[in-house]
Amino acid sequence: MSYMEISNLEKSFDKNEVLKNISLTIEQGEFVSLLGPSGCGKSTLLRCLSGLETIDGGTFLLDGKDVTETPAQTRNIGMVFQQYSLFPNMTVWDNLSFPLTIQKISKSEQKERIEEVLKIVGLTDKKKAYPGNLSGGQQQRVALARAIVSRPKVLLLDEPLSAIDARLRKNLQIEIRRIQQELNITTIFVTHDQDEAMLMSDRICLLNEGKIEQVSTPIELYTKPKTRFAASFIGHYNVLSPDEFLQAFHTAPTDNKMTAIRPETIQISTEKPEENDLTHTLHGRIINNRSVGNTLHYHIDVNGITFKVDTLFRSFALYKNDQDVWLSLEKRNCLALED
Ligand SMILES: Nc1ncnc2c1ncn2[C@@H]1O[C@H](COP(=O)(O)OP(=O)(O)OP(=O)(O)O)[C@@H](O)[C@H]1O
Repeated sequence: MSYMEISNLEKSFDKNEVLKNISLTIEQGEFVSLLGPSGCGKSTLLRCLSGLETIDGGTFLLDGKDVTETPAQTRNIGMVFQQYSLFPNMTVWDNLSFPLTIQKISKSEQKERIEEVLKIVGLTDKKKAYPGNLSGGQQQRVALARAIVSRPKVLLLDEPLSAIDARLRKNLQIEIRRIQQELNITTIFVTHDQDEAMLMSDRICLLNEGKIEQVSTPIELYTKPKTRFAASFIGHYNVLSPDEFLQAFHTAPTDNKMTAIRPETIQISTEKPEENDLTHTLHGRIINNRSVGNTLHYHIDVNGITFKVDTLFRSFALYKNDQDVWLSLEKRNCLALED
């Protein structure tokens, strides 16, 4: 049995079915991200797990115990939100002691635990500060400390970094992951930023319109997307219907399924490449190109189908608009999708 077992979870707001038959298992100490576009149900799923939201169907087992009906206060789950939601009129120390006092933890144990978590989040010298005198990143670290000081079974983080500027955000991503691993605390992290999910997670649960599309390690999700949505959302794959594949390649795709091709697995050349059984060779014309950082993104027309092709930007644009080019790609990089 897994540490967290979520089975057939359903949630609607009036007629709006927000979560549809969600089943997911998570092991102790795992860091799982809920990733997906705005409105797909990430926060609602997190709130249902925390007990802040009721559910319409399904069960949730935590550490072998059915907590589906357990009220939020007694689920022993820590939560951090996008807004730090610290008490502004209390010092950092008092913000941390507050949940422990409610749990009737002795003053001496409180002291020990608070000093320990302040050390973990690197804010020992800020214990007497008020939240208003701390930076956004520091306030979010206090919020994290407050969530872990009660030693919860699970930590739920709802876009905790979205209000934090880009540079600090990178540091906090690494910090949160370090703290999570140090404490070996089972964590579910909501984000709509795929790079953040890729960097931090053991596994990513990709959601779309209230349904799970795929649950995989970051590498697997990137290299082996299972559905059209996963291929388009992660890595900006070329996704071709069987008819489009036939039009571009003059041959039918594997099992007549949708095909996904990663833009950087296609090579461009001006000379026709040598053909062999393991590769596809296509003739095309450059539609446009644009450079972003160290990557050149091309759109290339092949028999009326537009391919996205990415190459490393080596100081100048190699291919001009309207230029005839050859494309080659290994057949094993044409991935058959489930739907
Ligand atoms: N309390 C509520 N009452 C009514 N509808 C709600 C409520 N909370 C969420 N919803 C609806 O549920 C759907 C999913 O919302 P949710 O906030 O879970 O999405 P999300 O994936 O977290 O989006 P975002 O990334 O924008 O935060 C949306 O259509 C939203 O309008």
